[in-house]
Amino acid sequence: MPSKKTNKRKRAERPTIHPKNKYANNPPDFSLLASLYPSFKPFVFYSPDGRPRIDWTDFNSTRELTRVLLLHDHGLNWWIPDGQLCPTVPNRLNYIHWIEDLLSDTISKNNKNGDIVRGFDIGTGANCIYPLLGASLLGWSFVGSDVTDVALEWAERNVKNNPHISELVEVRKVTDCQETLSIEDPNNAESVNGKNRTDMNGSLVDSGSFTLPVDAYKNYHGPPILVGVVRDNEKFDFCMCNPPFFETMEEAGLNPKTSCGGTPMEMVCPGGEKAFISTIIEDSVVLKESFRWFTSMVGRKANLKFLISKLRDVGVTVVKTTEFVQGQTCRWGLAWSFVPPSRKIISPYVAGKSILSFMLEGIQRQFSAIDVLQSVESFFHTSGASSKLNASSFAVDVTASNEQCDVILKKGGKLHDETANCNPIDAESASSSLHTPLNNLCFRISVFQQIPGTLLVKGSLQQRDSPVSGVFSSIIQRLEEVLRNKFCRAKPIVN
Ligand SMILES: C[S@@+](CC[C@H](N)C(=O)[O-])C[C@H]1O[C@@H](n2cnc3c(N)ncnc32)[C@H](O)[C@@H]1O
Repeated sequence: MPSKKTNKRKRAERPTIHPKNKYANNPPDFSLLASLYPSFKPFVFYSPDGRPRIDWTDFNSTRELTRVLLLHDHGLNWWIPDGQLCPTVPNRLNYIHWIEDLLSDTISKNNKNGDIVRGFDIGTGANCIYPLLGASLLGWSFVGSDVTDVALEWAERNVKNNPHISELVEVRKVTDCQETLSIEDPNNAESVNGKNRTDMNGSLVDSGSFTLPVDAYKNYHGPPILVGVVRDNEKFDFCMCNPPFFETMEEAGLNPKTSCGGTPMEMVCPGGEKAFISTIIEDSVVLKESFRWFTSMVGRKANLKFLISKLRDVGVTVVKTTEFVQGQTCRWGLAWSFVPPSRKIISPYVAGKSILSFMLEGIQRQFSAIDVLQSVESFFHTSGASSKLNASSFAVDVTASNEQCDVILKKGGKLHDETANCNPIDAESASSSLHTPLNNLCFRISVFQQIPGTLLVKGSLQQRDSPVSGVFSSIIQRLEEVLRNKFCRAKPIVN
């Protein structure tokens, strides 16, 4: 396993921004914005080295920056009242792009609007930031829910002030007595909704095939979140949520380095994010047919672990996590789905991609990242390819000829017979693409620890835009089968 020093270096090298994020290579230019927007100018000052800066501890300054960025870079008119949570545009974009990645794994949309992706933003806030960005950047449609009058009023205003996308966004009020979804219990035909997930004795609720223990709800006493808000027959491609992270305002504290506002209603809920997201998980069991992906931000790593184990308990088919580094703060993205994995396995391996990755989740305790790397090395070595393990960079460099690629793919094909599930590209058709003359295939396989028991395996093709990238994707797919078979517990996490 990497030493503490290596971990530290990795953290320092960790990308803080999604590669598709508009600001990844182009951070906001305060000087330019000040020259274009007179209202922003008073907030910009210059440090001794001549660099333009703003005072991040001043709410008016961060709000004005958000306003001009949304206007200048996204053509969005936007405002929030004093004290409401002020979003940082580059950070919020990271979540949108991560969802875009999740959706690219899926074959078809989950709604009747053809190509329009439909999302549900839980707790959209006065800022309504995710629907505004998702709609303007990617043409997604949204329902944004919230509970407070101020959030609902300002979210509406922010939508109406942007007529070019206003058709795409519905702001939905959550009330305690919503009766929008009823699910027939196959046993006693009583309906289950957000208000009566426990029976009259307060012990168990049956939601279709899954029985919920009552203590799943014991910490969350707030208004409904999904069940009771999502309507009958509604379908969404995803839901997203930046939850109230904290149990008390004291716990929320004040970050002395930034001032992004945030009222108690936005920041706090009984039981904090653990209870809030647990309730989303319970709701997702009831609404498993209504969403392809359920997602939420998570503020604490300890909670992330708890929530992942809860997801295992409720029988999801896929869990994915990512890290959002926001200045000094680290947040996590958690996504899960009940859609059978075979429906979503094809496109990660499409030809034409020079970087492909997959997650190995549920790795058995006795194995470490180095065991996985050694297996990667021997997987390619036994096919005759040159395969070199570099323990310090946690990577294996591989060079394979046409024939060796052929052997790798055929070998994988055999293994596939033993493993259950999901292989969209059969070995014959994949290897037939090798009959075009080509140079050696050179690529690197790197392994990163995500959280204990979960590794990210990344394959990077050295020749970008190579005509053999289809073969590369098939090879990565074979590798995934082999590693999953050897290192992962059989169920239930697949992707
Ligand atoms: C941390 S804020 C997020 C606001 C915005 N999405 C953002 O990212 O800046 C959490 C929001 O969730 C809302 N909220 C709390 N409980 C809710 C519930 N049961 N359903 C919908 N929204 C809720 C709060 O009013 C608040 O606006």
